[in-house]
Amino acid sequence: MEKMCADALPLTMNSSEKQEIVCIFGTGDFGKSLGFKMLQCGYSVAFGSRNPQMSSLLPRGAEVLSYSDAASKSDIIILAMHREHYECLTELVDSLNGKILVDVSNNRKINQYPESNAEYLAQLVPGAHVVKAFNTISAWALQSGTLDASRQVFVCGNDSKAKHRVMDIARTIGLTPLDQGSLVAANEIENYPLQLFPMWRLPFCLASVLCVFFFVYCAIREVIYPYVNGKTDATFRLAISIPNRVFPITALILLALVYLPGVLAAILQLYRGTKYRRFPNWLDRWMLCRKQLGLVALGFAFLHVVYTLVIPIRYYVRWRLRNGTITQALANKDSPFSTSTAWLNDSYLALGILGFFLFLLLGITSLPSVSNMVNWREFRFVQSKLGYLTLVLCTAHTLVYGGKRFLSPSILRWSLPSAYVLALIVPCTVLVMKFILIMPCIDKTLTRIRQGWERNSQHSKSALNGKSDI
Ligand SMILES: Cc1cc2nc3c(=O)[nH]c(=O)nc-3n(C[C@H](O)[C@H](O)[C@H](O)COP(=O)(O)OP(=O)(O)OC[C@H]3O[C@@H](n4cnc5c(N)ncnc54)[C@H](O)[C@@H]3O)c2cc1C
Ligand SMILES: NC(=O)C1=CN([C@@H]2O[C@H](COP(=O)(O)OP(=O)(O)OC[C@H]3O[C@@H](n4cnc5c(N)ncnc54)[C@H](OP(=O)(O)O)[C@@H]3O)[C@@H](O)[C@H]2O)C=CC1
Ligand code: HEM
Ligand SMILES: [Fe+3]
Repeated sequence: MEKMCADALPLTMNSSEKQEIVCIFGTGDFGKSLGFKMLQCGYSVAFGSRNPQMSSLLPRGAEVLSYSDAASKSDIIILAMHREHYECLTELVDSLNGKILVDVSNNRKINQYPESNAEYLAQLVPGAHVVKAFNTISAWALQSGTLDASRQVFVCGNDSKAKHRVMDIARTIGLTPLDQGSLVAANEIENYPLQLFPMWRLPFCLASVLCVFFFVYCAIREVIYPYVNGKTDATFRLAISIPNRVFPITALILLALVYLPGVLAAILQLYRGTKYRRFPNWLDRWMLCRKQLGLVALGFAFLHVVYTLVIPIRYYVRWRLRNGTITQALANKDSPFSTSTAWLNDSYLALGILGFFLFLLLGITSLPSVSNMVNWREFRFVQSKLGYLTLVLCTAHTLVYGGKRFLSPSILRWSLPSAYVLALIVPCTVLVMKFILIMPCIDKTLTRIRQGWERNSQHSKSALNGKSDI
């Protein structure tokens, strides 16, 4: 803050221009930081404080007055105080009449109060033009200039002139204002900084549940079962073997879950015979987090590839290889080359590599710098068509890996099948449903529905007529 006093000299001040005065109520962290930035950018700042004499460490060049004196200095007042203290403004209602009041406040919890802070302020001071802004910018970012991640300022208000003046201030101090409409939007703007990665929550929860389930499942089959049956200590499997099952299985199921909502949506549209009815909320939410779901899946697939790369240097693998060779040498017997096994092995690896390549391509096209370069059709082509191809390749990789052992009774342990058999349920279901949906007769109806055709158009027409009669 000491440094702030010394540095707060206007950068853009032009001596021939009259400086615009802006009033800031409250000399707390946010008020000081905003005042500092505004002084730097050529504004005059008048602080309003309960104790003007007591206020310290304020940016040099700023005036500190009582609330009512400061209010008379400017027709734009930024309230850098908490909502709980807005009540003291009721004493100033007359002097605030016709002024622009900027509400920057945040709450501690989402929907903490029945109405947004900005709407509450508008009720307290009905004669003022209330504008919501700056709540997404932190005092620290304003002071330190590290505004890269949070340059956007959502602005809303009922008076468009007032809103535009606040947006001009935001622009002048190097921020990017985004008009969000009337004061009704304040509630959403206030909730925004309180959210913690909302779109990522469901994908991370799903991934955690899948990881834990399959880890326990594999540990039962591969660590506990050999211990109970033959007192064999296979706990070393917990480090690489089991994670290298859990991670690809999680990746495959999450990838299938990216494409499942699209299939469900299509079935729902076919069943309803119209696209004009809203999807249920859970399906909407699921559709909206598909990108995050896909990126989490990509992360797990990447882990699988890294874990696979270390297989040849594992002690256990080298030991088994050496032992096999010695056993064969001692018995003076070699195992014949099996072309079918070679084919199966090479095929599942090739399918995995190609699947991973397309998976990466999906990830790359979802980067904003890349997606901005392709048009809507190209993006849909990559995300939808190549996305399905990725799912087909990854599912085939797992199916061929299972190969001949697939569902054979010898692989069951305590009647539990291998984990990859369970992993294939969701992807195979999605692929079969998609296959049915792209059959010409069904696809034709679906396409017509998506172009606006309605099966019960007679009904909807009469319903509409009924409505207009009323
Ligand atoms: C690594 C990775 C990265 C990803 N990145 C992104 C990303 O950046 N952005 C992104 O959006 N997704 C991303 N995804 C998710 C996924 O690839 C896309 O959402 C993809 O478009 C889904 O394809 P779809 O064919 O299932 O769905 P869509 O083609 O979106 O169709 C889904 C459903 O919506 C309905 N619908 C479609 N068109 C219409 C229409 N014209 N009128 C009415 N209803 C219609 C239909 O019911 C349809 O079945 C990513 C996935 C992965 C794996
Ligand atoms: N800090 C941040 O990073 C951000 C804060 N905000 C919002 O900015 C507003 C201010 O936050 P911040 O500066 O951190 O808070 P502080 O607690 O640091 O400052 C609040 C100021 O409000 C004034 N005030 C007026 N009436 C009262 C009262 N009855 N009791 C106590 N203080 C009173 C005081 O100024 P004085 O003593 O001069 O009267 C006080 O300094 C809040 O609404 C907050 O949600 C928004 C985005 C980021
Ligand atoms: C470069 C790409 C890839 C290579 C080289 C590769 C290689 C392998 C190998 C060697 C195995 C056997 C592991 C073992 O024996 O324990 C395996 C299994 C598996 N892979 Fe891949 N893979 C690749 C990409 C992928 C991708 C993109 C997915 C799907 C998202 C995937 C899903 C699976 C699954 C589900 C299994 C079965 C896990 C089990 O139960 O053991 N793989 N892969
Ligand atoms: Fe107060």
